[in-house]
Formats: sequence, C-alpha cells, structure tokens
Amino acid sequence: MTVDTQPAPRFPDPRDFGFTVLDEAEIPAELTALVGQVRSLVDAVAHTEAGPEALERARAAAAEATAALGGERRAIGAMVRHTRPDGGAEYGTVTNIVAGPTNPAAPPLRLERDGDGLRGEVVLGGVYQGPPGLVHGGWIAALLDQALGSAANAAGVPCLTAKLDVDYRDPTPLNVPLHITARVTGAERRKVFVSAEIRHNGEVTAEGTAIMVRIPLPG
Ligand SMILES: CCCCCCCC(=O)SCCNC(=O)CCNC(=O)[C@H](O)C(C)(C)COP(=O)(O)OP(=O)(O)OC[C@H]1O[C@@H](n2cnc3c(N)ncnc32)[C@H](O)[C@@H]1OP(=O)(O)O
Repeated sequence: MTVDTQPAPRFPDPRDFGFTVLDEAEIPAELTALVGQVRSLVDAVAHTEAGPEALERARAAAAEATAALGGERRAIGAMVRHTRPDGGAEYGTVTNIVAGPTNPAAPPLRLERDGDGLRGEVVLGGVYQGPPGLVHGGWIAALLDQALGSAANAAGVPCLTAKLDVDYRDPTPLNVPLHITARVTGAERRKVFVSAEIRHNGEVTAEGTAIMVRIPLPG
C-alpha cells in the first residue's frame, strides 16, 4: 500500500462547521446516573419474568419518568468534546449508538489513546445477545466500526467508513471484559486504512479492517 500522506495533527473544531458542541464536563452527573439506571432498566425488562401486576407498575413508573424529562431535547448532530491529558480535543456525537455518553442504548464504551492507536474495554450483557450466550455479530461489527472510525478521528482526520471488513475468528462471549484496540495503518490520498481487534482473555475473537474516506471540509 502506498502511504503518501500523514494525518492532519489537529481535528477541526466542529463549531466552525455549524455543529453544537458541549464539553463532556458539561454533562450533568444526574444525566450520567440516569443513563446508567436506564441501562439497568433495559437489561431488567429484556430478562424479566415478573407477573402482570409488577409489569404494569414498572410500565407506569417508566411512563412517569419519560414525562419528567419534558420536551427538552438535544439537537440531532450535537457533538461532545473530550479533552485529552495532553490538551488535545477529540469529538464524537453525544448520542452515538456505540459510545455516546448520553445514550443508554450505547454500551458504556470508552476508547482511550494507547501509543499510536486506541484501546478500550467493555462488557456486553444479555441485551447484546445474538446466538445463545454470544454477542450479536452486528454489534461486533458496530464496536469495530466505532473503534476504526475513532482511531482515524484521533489521528486528526474527520472521515466516514467507506468499506468495513469483519473476520469473526471465535465466538465473542457475553458478560466478560472485551478488550478493543484500533490503529491507523496507512493513508493514500483521501483514504485512511485502519485496523482493529476485539480480544477476550488475550485471544482475538474478531478483527476488522476499514477504508475510511476523509470528508472534504469547506476551506
Ligand atoms: C468519532 C468517530 C465516530 C465513528 C463512527 C463510526 C463510523 C461510521 O459509522 S461512518 C457512517 C457509515 N458510513 C457512511 O455513511 C459513508 C457513506 N458513503 C459516503 O458518504 C461516500 O461513499 C464516501 C464519503 C465514503 C466516499 O464518497 P466520495 O467523497 O464521493 O469519495 P470518492 O471520490 O468516491 O472516493 C474517494 C476514494 O475512496 C475510495 N472509495 C470510496 N468508496 C469506497 C469503497 N466502498 N471501497 C473502497 N474504496 C472506496 C475511492 O476509490 C477513492 O479512492 P482513490 O483516491 O484511490 O481514487
């Protein structure tokens, strides 16, 4: 593969392109706690064998909780800024389905810089089940896509996934720590090549490679 460009050193500020950006420190602790509680609720609902009375009580409490949040909604496309220890900034959508900090439908995945790439750890419970006791293959692809996209973005390159290849090496179990790593392996014109793995107990369960394409930005 030809490597003829280096990623830009600094990710552009999304505010310059009309996006709303909040700093992750601005996310209220109460919202973070609510997100965690709703994740527990989703797990409880998915697995409950409670009787009709308890189910109706739970439904009414959930309806009350929904009403308590009122009609105040964050705009679609709102972004969150994470400031790294070295002072650099990284951005993601605040409701990203794989790693959005305000999205209870997202697993609590946090990807941190590790050398030239990124690493993170996540435990996926029963609501991510595909085959019995195993993580759904679509979610494995989603985790890899997020890690691959984040690795390209962490290298200062705003881009979208053009092509994603996933190799499912071994079944990925539920309810155990999964270790995710990703890194940029090369670049060619607007294409950025990235590679990622998911490991359990040090063994690779899935590998992903992607071609990300840099988004042309005005100016
Ligand atoms: C914070 C991080 C969050 C990460 C979130 C996770 C990532 C995501 O989920 S992104 C969402 C999913 N992806 C998308 O929605 C993308 C949809 N596709 C598109 O918008 C366009 O096809 C796009 C932008 C990828 C490329 O289109 P365009 O800008 O017209 O590029 P184009 O000029 O055709 O191609 C540029 C280069 O990429 C290559 N390329 C484009 N598509 C592909 C493809 N599918 N396979 C291989 N190469 C491709 C072209 O061959 C060309 O290469 P070269 O420089 O050698 O000629």
